[in-house]
Amino acid sequence: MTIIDGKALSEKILREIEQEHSELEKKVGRKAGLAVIIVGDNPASQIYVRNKIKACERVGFHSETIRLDENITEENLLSEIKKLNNNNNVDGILVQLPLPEHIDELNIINAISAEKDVDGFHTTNIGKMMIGDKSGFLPCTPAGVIQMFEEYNIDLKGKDVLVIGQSNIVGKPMTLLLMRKHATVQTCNSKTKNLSEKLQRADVVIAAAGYPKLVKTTDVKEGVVVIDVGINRVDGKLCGDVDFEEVSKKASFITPVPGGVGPMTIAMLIKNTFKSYNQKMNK
Ligand SMILES: Nc1nc(=O)c2c([nH]1)NC[C@@H]1CN(c3ccc(C(=O)N[C@@H](CCC(=O)O)C(=O)O)cc3)C=[N+]21
Repeated sequence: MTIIDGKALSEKILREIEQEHSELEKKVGRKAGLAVIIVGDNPASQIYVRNKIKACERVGFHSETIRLDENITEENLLSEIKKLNNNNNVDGILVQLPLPEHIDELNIINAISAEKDVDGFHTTNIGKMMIGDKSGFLPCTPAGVIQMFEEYNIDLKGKDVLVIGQSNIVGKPMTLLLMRKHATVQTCNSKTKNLSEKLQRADVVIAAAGYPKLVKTTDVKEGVVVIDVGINRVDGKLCGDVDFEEVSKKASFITPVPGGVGPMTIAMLIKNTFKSYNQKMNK
């Protein structure tokens, strides 16, 4: 059994980008820049945003955090985005989700210039992903999972993959990226029947349901590859959607929480920001 070390792999990716960036920066005369907008004071969001800014510092990028009040109007939030769209020191813009109820998320995401949408959530980038146009940005979490498969030489061709969850930011794009790898993908949601049977047949399981210990030993077959995208806080402790203790006994590969998919998500954000910076330089 191999524990997929997302932390180490993300470090490796960040080191490479740091190198390339420091060379480019000398030529270009400015750093790559990421702007993060955070609305309200959701404690989990605060942690994730802090980790993203830390990663920027780690690779020598410029970063700015724009903290806005929970009660901000959609109009005022849109005008903040417009400013960043026009700011030449900003290559990537990220609006931390979820947003408060009174704000239309899709409207906000699509107000970000597609060329700066390093989350890969903009309609244009989703379309590019769908047809395989490489000029777009891939959503960070699914892209990070694919990177893990590649690094550990896990071949997906012809494999039965079960994706649990169909969110716009994980489950749906994950399914598409797996299709590109010629996997046979089944995507489940809360209405799915006989989940346990489906799990027993899967060669690869990607758990992104947001439900602690949803995947148990009794559900999986010997040698299964398990990717845990869940991040749940139970009694103040961080845990995934997989019962790691037990499932790791049967798995051939498994990701831990923390230290698995989370750090990879951040590495892909940095990678996308660097891609945007490069694309702007080449224009
Ligand atoms: N516009 C937007 N883009 C996002 O990419 C986005 C978002 N909104 N909203 C929320 C989710 C969640 N997400 C995580 C990022 C890093 C860790 C991470 O660093 N996890 C660490 C542990 C962090 C901890 O201590 O909680 C780990 O798994 O090792 C987790 C989750 C990005 N998201």
